[in-house]
Amino acid sequence: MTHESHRVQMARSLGRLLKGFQSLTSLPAMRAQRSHPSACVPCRTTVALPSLFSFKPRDFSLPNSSWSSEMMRLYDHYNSQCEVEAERGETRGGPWQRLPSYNRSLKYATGGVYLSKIIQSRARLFTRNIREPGAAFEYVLFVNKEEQRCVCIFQAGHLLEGPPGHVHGGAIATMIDNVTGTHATVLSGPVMTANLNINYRSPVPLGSTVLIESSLDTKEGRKTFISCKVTSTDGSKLHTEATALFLSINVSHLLRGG
Ligand SMILES: CCCCCCCC(=O)SCCNC(=O)CCNC(=O)[C@H](O)C(C)(C)COP(=O)(O)OP(=O)(O)OC[C@H]1O[C@@H](n2cnc3c(N)ncnc32)[C@H](O)[C@@H]1OP(=O)(O)O
Repeated sequence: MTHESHRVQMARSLGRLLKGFQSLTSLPAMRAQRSHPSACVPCRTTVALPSLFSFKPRDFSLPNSSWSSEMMRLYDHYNSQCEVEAERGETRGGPWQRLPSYNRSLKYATGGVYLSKIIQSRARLFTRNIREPGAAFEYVLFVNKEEQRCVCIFQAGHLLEGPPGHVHGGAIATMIDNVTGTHATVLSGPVMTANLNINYRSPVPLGSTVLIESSLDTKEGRKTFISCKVTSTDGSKLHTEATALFLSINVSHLLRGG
């Protein structure tokens, strides 16, 4: 096989994989797991795992024992407005969908030798690579497709300190990139961040729970423009504002190394 046909086949495998990621939000709902000891509201549903996963990896967006009562309250608030499984496999319900979250989606893909060229065995998603629950990034994303917006409930752990007692600006930027990037992927398929503008308005206390809300401004060809704000959970305090530009990419962009 020539180098060129190797490359084309690799691009096809990766294309299938990234399509699988985008379809996360359009697959039928299935019952969510709950692991929080204080959880008492009825189980709602989440989107199903894509078929490209060969087994069921841990879903980091589900509650764990480190989640504060405020984090749980908000989780229950949005989860109760998610699509729910009704009788006879039918679904009904709310406008929101919870997005599952894994620490290394590519590991679970079946892509053969071609994908192995970009899968690094020790690679982990930046925001999901600390084992201790609650130590760093605890978050869950919900998407509202009708309103083309996303909300993330984020609890910042002690390893994210920047100024004493407060969250590092880079950690906030990471979460903004993560939330707007996921939102852009839901809206437009495979994308990369081209531009991110951030205004830090007030510091985020370490250990606090905040809301990160992302909304679509406009789509123009390959460009998806998104706005984002980080606020206290009651909305009274604005912590951070951002705008982001994402460019749709052909998967061969990643194989070429940009
Ligand atoms: C599950 C977890 C989700 C997490 C999501 C996280 C997302 C990320 O962090 S991605 C990592 C960070 N981003 C990167 O590394 C990207 C690096 N940059 C690149 O690869 C490329 O520059 C890329 C793909 C953005 C654009 O390259 P390319 O596709 O060749 O576009 P290019 O032809 O230069 O430009 C296309 C258009 O976009 C515009 N454009 C490109 N870059 C910018 C920019 N930075 N600002 C404004 N406009 C831009 C161009 O002006 C052009 O506009 P027009 O068509 O109107 O003339």
